[in-house]
Amino acid sequence: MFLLGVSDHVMIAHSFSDPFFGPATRMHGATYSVEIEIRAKALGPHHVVMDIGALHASLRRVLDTIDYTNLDEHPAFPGRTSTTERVAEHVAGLLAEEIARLPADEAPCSGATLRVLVRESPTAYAGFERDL
Ligand SMILES: Nc1nc2c(c(=O)[nH]1)N=C([C@H](O)[C@H](O)COP(=O)(O)OP(=O)(O)OP(=O)(O)O)CN2
Repeated sequence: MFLLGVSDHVMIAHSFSDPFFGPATRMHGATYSVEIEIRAKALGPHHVVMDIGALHASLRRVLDTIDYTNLDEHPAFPGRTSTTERVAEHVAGLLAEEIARLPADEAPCSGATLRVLVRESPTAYAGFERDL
């Protein structure tokens, strides 16, 4: 299995409606480090999973949609539900759409998978995996 990964970060504000989260029901900010990885069983015609720069640019385009925003107001997280897990799921969905738009010779091979890890602190992360 071949692996290709890039990372970036994003700054957001949010709060949770669920009392489960205690003090985090109050508005707070977070800087998420976002790491993505594509796993592919075969390389493309250029002997890569896909171009690193193209993957980095795709991730940046996705993160731009939430960077410096209040996730409480984002339709992807109704009812103030922007847990790190949900953020990872959301980023993975948008990235899959970005990658699906690539020309065939620039896209990962058929059957490739995507993993998104969102680190909310140096000691904690959540993630989401899906097929591409
Ligand atoms: N599985 C998840 N658990 C928690 C998330 C999350 O997104 N996914 N988020 C938070 C808070 O937003 C924040 O990141 C941490 O808040 P805090 O109150 O400090 O929670 P901790 O569990 O880390 O600390 P305790 O003091 O032990 O409650 C919380 N959990």
